[in-house]
Amino acid sequence: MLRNILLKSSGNHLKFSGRYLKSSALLGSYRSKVSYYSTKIQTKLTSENYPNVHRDSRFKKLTSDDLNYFRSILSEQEVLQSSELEDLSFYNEDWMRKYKGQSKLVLRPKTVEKVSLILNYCNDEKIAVVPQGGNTGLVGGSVPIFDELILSLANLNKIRNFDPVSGILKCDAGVILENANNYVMEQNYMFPLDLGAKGSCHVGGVVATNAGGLRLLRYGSLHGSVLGLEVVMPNGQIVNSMHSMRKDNTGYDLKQLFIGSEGTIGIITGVSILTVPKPKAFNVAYLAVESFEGVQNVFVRARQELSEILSAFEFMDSKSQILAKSQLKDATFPLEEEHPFYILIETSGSNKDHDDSKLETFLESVMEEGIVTDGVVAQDETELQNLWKWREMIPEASQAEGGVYKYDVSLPLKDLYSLVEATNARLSEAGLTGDSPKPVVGAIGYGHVGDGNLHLNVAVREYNKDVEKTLEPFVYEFVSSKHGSVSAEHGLGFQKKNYIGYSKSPQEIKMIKDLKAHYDPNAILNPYKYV
Ligand SMILES: O=C(O)CC[C@@H](O)C(=O)O
Ligand SMILES: [Zn+2]
Repeated sequence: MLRNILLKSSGNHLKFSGRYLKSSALLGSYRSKVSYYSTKIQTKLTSENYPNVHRDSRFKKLTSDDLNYFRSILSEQEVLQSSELEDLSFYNEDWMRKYKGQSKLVLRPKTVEKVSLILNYCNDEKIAVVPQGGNTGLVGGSVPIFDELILSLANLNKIRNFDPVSGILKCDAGVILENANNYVMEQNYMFPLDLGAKGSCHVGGVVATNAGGLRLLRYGSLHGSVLGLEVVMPNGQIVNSMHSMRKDNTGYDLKQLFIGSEGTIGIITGVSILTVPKPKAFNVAYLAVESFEGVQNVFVRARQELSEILSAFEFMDSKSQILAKSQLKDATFPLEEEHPFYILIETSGSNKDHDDSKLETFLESVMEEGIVTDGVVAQDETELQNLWKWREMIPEASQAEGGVYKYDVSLPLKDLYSLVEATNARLSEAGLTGDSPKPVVGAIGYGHVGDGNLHLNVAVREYNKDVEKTLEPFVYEFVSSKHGSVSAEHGLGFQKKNYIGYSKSPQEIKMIKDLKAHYDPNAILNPYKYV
């Protein structure tokens, strides 16, 4: 087995300190379910936190007539209404507990026709609507800002069809990503997207936000794998575009308008997606490197030497792993010592011996050359999952002290980590970092090196305006100066609504606004967000 070969080598000239991991150590995680009440603070109302944003008086306040209408077309289970905000906090607050709306009404229709009736009515009555999937978004895009009606897709949760020859899955938007994946896995296929929130997020939600996830490096973005969509437009019109063709060169590719649109011009109710053959063999290696330059070197080598079997290449800095450790309390750290940077490499393919041998040759060479200084390779499925948890636990761990400011950016690889260093320097110059009562715990960096995507997380003890002003627009200016993107995969939502100009030209922004005005003339869909 791969590990034994490597351990044998360590007796000669390769240092390889990894040991078996305790599988029982890692319980309940972000991956399997959103741990909703995990942070220590009470979320403030967004309207109080951001007093410059005002409720749009064109939108109607709900009346008893409106409620009667919704109750006339929906069953009791499809309507959640309360005058007590706390009753609906699951829908009003985001996962980071940074944004909190004041909606008194959540509708959870069970059919597409009901979605259509709701939107048609809201459009006529000028009632603002926030579409909501699993509410795992990280930019405040899936929660109301004021009293918008929340339209949850949670009850639209059926698999519609799966073709085992082409691997094309058609399902409702509200199917939980993990359920969709389990379903196709049983038929020897795999969902082309995987991400930490898979146990809670919805297929429609990941498409609406064009989520990237952990395997984009291998399978590309949803702009490529989604083949068709069913969308309900703001006026209630149902657009059936659930195609299942890989090639369709007949004019505008309309579905692309909705992929990543964040629910601003239509609500996705159905998704047709090309799944990929389920790999027969997976390997995960967790490696230590001493510099970010080393991370880049290993990446170049991994692409060349692991080529077609490389399915993920993630990096984590040392602080991110210290934070993860604080959550994975009983877990044994994969390596014996701490290092400045860590890399998680996943390979997947159809022949275990072939993949093992490729990975082994690769690891031997990068270790012999001293680019990688330590590492461990998972020996079974449990170890593999456990190694992944050191990466997947970071988002949850980074907010455990009270809150987190998240920046999800694309940068040229050579500049990727310099943003984390610059941010730490800036926060400390501003006197904001240190032990309590200083608000900032620290800025950490991790992410999808293979996609040029950095996750800069600034862990804080409380959401704090001084910290926010120190970070914004500083982070966006930095990214723009390197010609990067201010949102690599999380979207713009509410958080980045004022910063789109750092990544899109005035002409592009105008075209976005024109499209919005054309398809949603009353602007009822997901208002106060980026358009
Ligand atoms: O929480 C974050 O900043 C990143 C979340 C997600 O995109 C990930 O890659 O784990
Ligand atoms: Zn990510």
